[in-house]
Parts: sequence; C-alpha cells; structure tokens
Amino acid sequence: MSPTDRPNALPRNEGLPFDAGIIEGVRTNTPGVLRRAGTIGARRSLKKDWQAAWLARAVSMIDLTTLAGDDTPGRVRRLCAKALRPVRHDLLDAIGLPDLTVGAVCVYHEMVPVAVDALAGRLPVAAVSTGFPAGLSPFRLRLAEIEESVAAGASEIDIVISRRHALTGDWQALYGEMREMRAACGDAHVKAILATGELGSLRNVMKASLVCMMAGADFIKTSTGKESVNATLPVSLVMMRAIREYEAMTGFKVGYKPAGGISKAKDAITYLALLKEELGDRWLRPDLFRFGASSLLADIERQLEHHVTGRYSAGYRHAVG
Ligand SMILES: O=C[C@H](O)COP(=O)(O)O
Repeated sequence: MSPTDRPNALPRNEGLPFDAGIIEGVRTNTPGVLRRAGTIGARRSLKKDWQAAWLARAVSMIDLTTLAGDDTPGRVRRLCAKALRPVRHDLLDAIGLPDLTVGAVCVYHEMVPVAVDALAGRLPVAAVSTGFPAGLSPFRLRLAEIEESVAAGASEIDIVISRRHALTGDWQALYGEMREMRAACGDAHVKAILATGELGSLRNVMKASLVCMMAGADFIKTSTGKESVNATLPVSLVMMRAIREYEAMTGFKVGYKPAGGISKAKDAITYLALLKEELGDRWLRPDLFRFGASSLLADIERQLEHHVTGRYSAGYRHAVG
C-alpha cells in the first residue's frame, strides 16, 4: 500500500531549497521548554470512557516494532497478526469502539518480505534503514538499502541521519544527504530519525528537524530506540514546534514519531495531550503521528481490559510477537 494511495492522503512535503538563514536564526528557550514539558503530564487526567477512547486512538497510531538481532519469521508473523487485531474484540465491543488496527509494522530489511506477506496489503510495512541504528555504513550502501527495502514492499522507510553533521554544524551536508535518501525512497514515505539523545542540545534538535523537513522528510522521528536516551517530552515539544514552524513557512504538514522507551499507556496519553495542544486535532491520526514502540500495545490492552473488567490480567496474556 503506497502512502499516497490512502484515502484523503495529504499533499506530500516537497521540501525547500537549503536556506542557511532559517537554521542560523533558530533559538530555543531550554528552561521554558523544560518547564512546559514538566507540567503536561501532571495537568492532564482522563477518566473512564474518555481514557479508553484515547487509548484506542493511541493503538491506531502505533508502529508496532521488532528490531532485535534474534528476530525470526515466526516472531514477525505473530507481530503482524497482533498488528491486524491489536485489541481483543470482546474488549472493544464492551467499550463500544469499532474494530481497529495499529498504524504499521516496523522491522529490519531482512524481515520486510515476511511482514509484507503476512499483512497482505492491509497495513503498511516500515523498514528501518541506512545502516540503522548508527548510520555509519558507506553512503552508497545506505541508499541501496533503501532501494532494496522499497523493492521488497516497504512503503515507509525510517532512515537514520548522520549525527556528526549536526554535531559539527554541517547543516548543508545533512540536507544533501537527506535529500538523496528521500529521492531513493521514491513513493515510499520517509521518516527521518534524528537520534535526539545524541545531538547534544535542544537547539540542535530544532535545527536538525528543520533541515530534514526542508529536505523533504514526511515524518521526523526522535530515536532509534537504541540510544541511551530516546523519546522525551522536552525533545517532543521542540520537534512539534519545528513542525508547526515549517507548516507556517510552507503549508506542508509533516508527521511526528516519538520512539524508544514509550511503554506505558499513561505516557502515551501524555504524548497525545502534548500533540493536541501543540499541533491540534489534525495530527491525531496515523498519517501524521506514530508511536515507535515494541511493548506499549501490551500495556494499553491491559489497561483496556481493566477498564472493562475492573481487574488487571497477567502481562503474558497480552504478549506481542
Ligand atoms: O522505533 C521504535 C523503537 O525502536 C522501539 O523502541 P522500544 O522497544 O523501546 O519500544
């Protein structure tokens, strides 16, 4: 399934010519960002049916992920079955919610054909790419990896940026690299993983976000899940504001994907509250927002079961993959 074939598909971000002036003008107010991010979880409290509805919404925006060295076709097939039916029907019926799926399944290149076969066009397959997670393989091989994953049926490609370009302030090099990766993706949508835990400052996060969007990223994503610090609320606030700024400049809506370490239903709701406040309701859909997560779904299903039955079940009953 090509992202642009989906009903009501948004116009794709075409990018902008590189503009050093935009990047040089970036300022971030770190204490202000930390203060705002620190209050968002504390202020929000959703109860009962509202909470269940938000959790179901969160499920529909998960990139259900397995990125382990011991992934097997069997594990990926189980993950795909879960992706197509992420929450038990009796729970959805009890809450009065319609059937749903997750947003996509996210795997390494070698597992793309298995996922494509198991999902049979019912959900997109996302491939992590370009020498994930470090992104330090030869550039031509990184481009070839994208092309192979697209040829194997991935319709979303999660590329990692070269952190060194951000750390040395070589924004033009980051732009050029990202532009070529975007071209290699063809019709597949590209998510630019910034590995924010390795970028050194919120200012660099803001700059890298803008550069990747200028180069045509369809989504910007926080992390690979393999850095020592992955998705956080302060980083998310900065990236959402970069998306807002880019939309004001160009009219293009770019998606946001926090990834890595988001494993609790409560945290998912906090991210969605931040998203709603910063970018508005239009972003609360799978074409503009995804959670990159391997274990979040299990906790959400557990919370939904509690909502229906008043009891928590054992974690093994919600195995994913
Ligand atoms: O992009 C997705 C992440 O690798 C998943 O990270 P996680 O296993 O911490 O949920």
